Amino acid sequence: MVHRDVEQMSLFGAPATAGVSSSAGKTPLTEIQAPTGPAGTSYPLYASVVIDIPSRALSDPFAYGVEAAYADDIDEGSVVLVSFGRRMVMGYVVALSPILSELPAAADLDPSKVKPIRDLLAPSSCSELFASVSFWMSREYVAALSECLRLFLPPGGTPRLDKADDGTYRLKEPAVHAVSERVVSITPEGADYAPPANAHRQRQLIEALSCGPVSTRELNLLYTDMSSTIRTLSKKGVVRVDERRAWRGLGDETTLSSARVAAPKTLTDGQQRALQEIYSCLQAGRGDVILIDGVTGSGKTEVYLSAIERVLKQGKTACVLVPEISLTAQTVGRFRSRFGGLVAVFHSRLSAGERLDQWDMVKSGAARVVVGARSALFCPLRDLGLIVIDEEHEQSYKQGSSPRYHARDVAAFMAKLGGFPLVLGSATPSAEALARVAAGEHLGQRWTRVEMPERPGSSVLPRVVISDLRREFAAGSRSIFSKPLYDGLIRVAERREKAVLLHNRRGFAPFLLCRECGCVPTCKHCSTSLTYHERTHALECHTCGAVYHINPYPAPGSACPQCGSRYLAKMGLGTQQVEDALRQIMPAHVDIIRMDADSTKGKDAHKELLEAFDASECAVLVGTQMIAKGLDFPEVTLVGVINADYALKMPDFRAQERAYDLLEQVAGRAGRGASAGEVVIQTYLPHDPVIRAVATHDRSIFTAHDLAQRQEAFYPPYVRLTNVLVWGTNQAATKRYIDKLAAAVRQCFDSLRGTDQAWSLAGDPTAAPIVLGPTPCVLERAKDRYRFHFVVKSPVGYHVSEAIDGALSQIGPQPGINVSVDVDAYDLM
Ligand SMILES: Nc1ncnc2c1ncn2[C@@H]1O[C@H](COP(=O)(O)OP(=O)(O)OP(=O)(O)O)[C@@H](O)[C@H]1O
Ligand SMILES: [Zn+2]
Repeated sequence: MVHRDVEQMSLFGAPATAGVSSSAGKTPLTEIQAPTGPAGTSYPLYASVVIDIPSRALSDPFAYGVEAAYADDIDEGSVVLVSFGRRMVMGYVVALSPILSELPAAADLDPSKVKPIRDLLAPSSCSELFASVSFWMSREYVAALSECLRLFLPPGGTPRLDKADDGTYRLKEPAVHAVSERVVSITPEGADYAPPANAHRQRQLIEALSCGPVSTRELNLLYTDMSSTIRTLSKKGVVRVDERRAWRGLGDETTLSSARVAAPKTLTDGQQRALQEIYSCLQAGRGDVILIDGVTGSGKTEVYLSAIERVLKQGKTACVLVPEISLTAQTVGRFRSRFGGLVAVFHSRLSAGERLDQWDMVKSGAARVVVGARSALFCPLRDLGLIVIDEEHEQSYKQGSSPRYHARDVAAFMAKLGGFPLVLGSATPSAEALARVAAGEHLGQRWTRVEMPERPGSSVLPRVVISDLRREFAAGSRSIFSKPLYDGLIRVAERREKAVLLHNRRGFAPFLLCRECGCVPTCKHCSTSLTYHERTHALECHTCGAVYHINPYPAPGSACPQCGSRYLAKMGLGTQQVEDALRQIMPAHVDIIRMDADSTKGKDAHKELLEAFDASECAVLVGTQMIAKGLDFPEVTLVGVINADYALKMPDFRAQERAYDLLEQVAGRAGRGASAGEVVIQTYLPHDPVIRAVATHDRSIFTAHDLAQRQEAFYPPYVRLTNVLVWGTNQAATKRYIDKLAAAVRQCFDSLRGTDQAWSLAGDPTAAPIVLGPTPCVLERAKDRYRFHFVVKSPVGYHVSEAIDGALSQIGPQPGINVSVDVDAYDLM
């Protein structure tokens, strides 16, 4: 009972509990025909339908009949209209069968009592895996089934029902529409046409079309109004104009040189080994997970590209996930320069229209490679043959709202289901991935690792210098830049090279502090210390977004909100200040480019800043975490970290892992070309295992220390960790509710315990689940809501959903009180 893996589950992964079975005492899951309706109907086809009401209690599918009129058009994934209770509601078909009893949980239903589907609202537009994956996710992450299914729906918002005056229902028109464009091409007859000598415009047009059709929009843009020439030649029958669907979202062209790399002539040994492993999985049709553990700059992208080439040749498709932050023109450019128009892209900066078009490109089969952030997993790729997750360790693969899935785990499930490999790549793999490859398997799936310890060609990992800030301070230095960093920067300026300077602002944002009473202003609605934004002279709450205008000392109006003192001083250091300090020490020919949340607000700002850095002859790129990863600029010879310590000191069991990942990744931006690189890390903690590991490029110094700590304290990857958060406006009521809930969860675990021997080891979460808490959250109050949580630690592979779901339905919802369940939680604040 403790370990239940995927294989033991039915196709739908739904447990035979929680009302799914139609055994005595539980409601059979069908909509029973009203007594007045025609009785005894039987249908050529039956459908399992998930009702679109996001409540845990309504998670399981219901059986409906499909009348002959719809039988040909209905599909798994179709959106249908059904009656439910006294209402008409929308639902998603998740299974079809001519035999009612073969549908999930419909074994004991009486066919004559099944109600018909009332209308077919929209055809299926989902990937083949959508039903199985949704059922699995719903159970794995304690989320409503309809919420999981919605992930697979086309963009443009959740479909809504509209009731017309005549009483019929249809889906509300989405706000975004497809658009068409006009494309000009040379006709077969026009192939030999020679324009008259003086017809300059005609020659331009023929030349523009010589490589294939071009849209009128592009022609007009390139040659300022071609329309009359197009008309003339079209009348002569030399060119023709056709209307076709326009695919918005392809115009991500960039001048970045690194975005257009040709395939290398020879692959490194590591790259070849990685490809061998992937090819053998592809050939055998095994759903294995392959971790490419390759140092920064070892050429992981090239491995993905070659593997995808193979998959495309087999007539299959591929999905590549990259962290949102590195979905830059550079990454996208690399895939587009290899696979051209076969690539669709999904990221959060797309407009609604672009998103729709990219989706339809995939659905129509025009795109066969998808590059995107975590939600790209759910786009309608057919014949999926490979999933790649780059920078596997990144936290952005975990979704922060329900369903709180982790893309790595969903992808692993998909790979297993579809019998194709999942490739994970990282220079700093997560503790979870390392534990699984060490075990060789996870939940019955094979996990293997391929190491790529070297960079291609002559490039080597950079030399790392640890600059001890305690000594700098003792020697009287008060500058942001220690001696080694200062010297490095000056050298870069002299040699006309490039540098990257990381100013890690996580937990290090500027704030105001009252020098007299010591108070740090906090938000009125949250227990969050406010962050000071210099540009706007405002204190901002990063929890709720509230803004307070305030002037720090020595401005005339400055006053501490607590004691009224005017000595409200600015503390901490912003990226802006690092930029200013840099300008003071660098010669005028050095371009200084700052990249942070403020400077990248515009749609293309991020791309433009990187292009400027690329084009510059000698430059320093200074920025927050967003510059630390993925960037590939061979001219960068120096990387500096202003202060490494803030990352290390966060109150989180993953703080060390994240700090290591950040420092190793940013260090990896140096020396990727022919010239050697150097890294200077400024720190007050030179002996910390993380710092020592980065200094020597030896991960084991840090992992040995980190894993031992986690094992002792029962943290992932040794246990599963679920965070149950309850919040509400009334502190006492919220507290009462979470106490009841925690007690009920404990009770559910007790009753599941049965006679299993392993369970008697009380207090050891690697053997049986335990509940810790409830306690107030670190962030006690947010947006005027009081927050409490408890944590469930359970054995790896154990599903907490039965117990938690059971407890939730036992207690029932309470107005004004919200609950969220986060399985495999990352954020415990
Ligand atoms: N076999 C090869 N021969 C020569 N150059 C190569 C080869 N493979 C990759 N490269 C080049 O090496 C550089 C680094 O490759 P890439 O960006 O894929 O590394 P990476 O492993 O993804 O690094 P990171 O983890 O730091 O992002 C790129 O400029 C790439 O074009
Ligand atoms: Zn707030």
